[in-house]
Amino acid sequence: MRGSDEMYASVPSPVGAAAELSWPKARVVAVRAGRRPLGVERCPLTDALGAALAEPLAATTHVPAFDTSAMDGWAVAGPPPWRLREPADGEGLAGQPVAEALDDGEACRIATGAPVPAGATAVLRREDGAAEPAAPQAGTGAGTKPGTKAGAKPVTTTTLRLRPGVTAPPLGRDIRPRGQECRAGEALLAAGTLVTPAVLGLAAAIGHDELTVHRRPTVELLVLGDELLTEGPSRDGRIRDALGPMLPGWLASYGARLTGLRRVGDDRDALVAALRSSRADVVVTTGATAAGPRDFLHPALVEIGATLLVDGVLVRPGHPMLLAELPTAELPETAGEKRRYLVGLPGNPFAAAVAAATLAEPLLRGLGGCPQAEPYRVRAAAALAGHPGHTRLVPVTLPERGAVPLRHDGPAMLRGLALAEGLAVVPPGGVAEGEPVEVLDVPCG
Ligand SMILES: Nc1nc2c(c(=O)[nH]1)N[C@H]1C(S)=C(S)[C@@H](COP(=O)(O)OP(=O)(O)OC[C@H]3O[C@@H](n4cnc5c(N)ncnc54)[C@H](O)[C@@H]3O)O[C@H]1N2
Ligand code: MOO
Repeated sequence: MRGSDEMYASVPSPVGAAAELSWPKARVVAVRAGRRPLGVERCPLTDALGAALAEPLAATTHVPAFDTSAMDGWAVAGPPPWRLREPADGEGLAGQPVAEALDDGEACRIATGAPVPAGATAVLRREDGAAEPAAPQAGTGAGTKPGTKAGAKPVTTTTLRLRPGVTAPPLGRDIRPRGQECRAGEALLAAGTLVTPAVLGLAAAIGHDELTVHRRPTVELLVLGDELLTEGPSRDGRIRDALGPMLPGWLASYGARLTGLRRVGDDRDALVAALRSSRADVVVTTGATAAGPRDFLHPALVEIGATLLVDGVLVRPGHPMLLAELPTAELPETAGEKRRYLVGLPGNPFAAAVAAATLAEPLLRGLGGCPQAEPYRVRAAAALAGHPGHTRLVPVTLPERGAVPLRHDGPAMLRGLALAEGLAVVPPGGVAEGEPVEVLDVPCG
């Protein structure tokens, strides 16, 4: 059984490949490993969600594409009152071709989103005007000018007036002019921008059916451990797998495309076979990072000829985390550029989260062509205790007064993390109340 100082335990590197790195250095190694994006592809809009744009996103059309009514009411030309034109079929409705031009002193009905006819100087909102049919005139039908020929431009003597107390709309009122938001050819988003649902909406609005994006790194998640249950409460010495449900969302938020989740028992040969058979750009494993009797990750990596880039990090929790470059000989020639990695996350769930934020995030962002997350600093609302020689990652909430540490932040706990808005990066020695501290985002999508 581990004592209360389990967070500060130290494990020598089991294969002695590399000394444990400081937390900032480990991040730099992960950023460097991912510094060249994997490739570029063109795909339909819906497949682009979560990828990064590989080229600036330019408008294919002006937006709006035509002068558009912003309100339901009437398009009017010149000062009031106006002669109200009888609408032709569908005239003035959204989705209809633009209505015939207005002469000065004329008005026609118009709906929100409908094209504004030439000659219109403003849109008068429905609630601001009143149409008054003229008195019937002998032999002509109600309100129709004498002498109107069948098939000629419909002319009416119905008058549109402002309601009492309403002033005449100034020039351009409630008309969204063509090109107000952007002009055809204008670049609206820079290469590297993450394709979010809003970006998909914008891309469609500016006329795109497909996007050119960086290929998202494929990730296979290997959840290791005989003791793990996939349903019900922990029992009989076995515990419920918390990382299978948690990590896919985290990895997706880093830009990964999860291609599979495999469960592998505490068996070295099975792990070697799983690593050899995976075709993912990045394999993420959970557990088996330490030097326990059934922790087979290091020996398996040695057996398949992997190169350890990070083998332990001076951070609490999560220090046995590792990053390795995998051999690529078994990939088909068609696989494109051959580069594969493995991120080994410790089995303790909060330790695994810290390791994901430390190594998986920068690696996956880089491989997927996403810019690295900008570090940001927040004042510590309370003192953040530090380890004498290692960095600590502490779950925090971020109210206006600053970063507030959460309880239940032990390596095996998720209670603090589930409430966290960020992970404070507490350097060795700690952070005094009121001092700035770097904060990493906690994925919430
Ligand atoms: N003698 C020492 N033992 C350990 C040390 C040490 O310094 N000396 N370090 C401890 C630290 S720190 C960590 S972190 C863990 C790392 O362990 P492993 O990565 O080898 O993971 P396991 O041994 O497989 O599991 C550890 C722990 O986590 C539970 N676990 C595993 N997978 C899951 C999962 N998917 N969901 C929920 N919980 C999981 C597992 O049952 C164990 O309780 O090593 C310490 N040991
Ligand atoms: O303290 Mo361990 O590194 O649980 O992560």
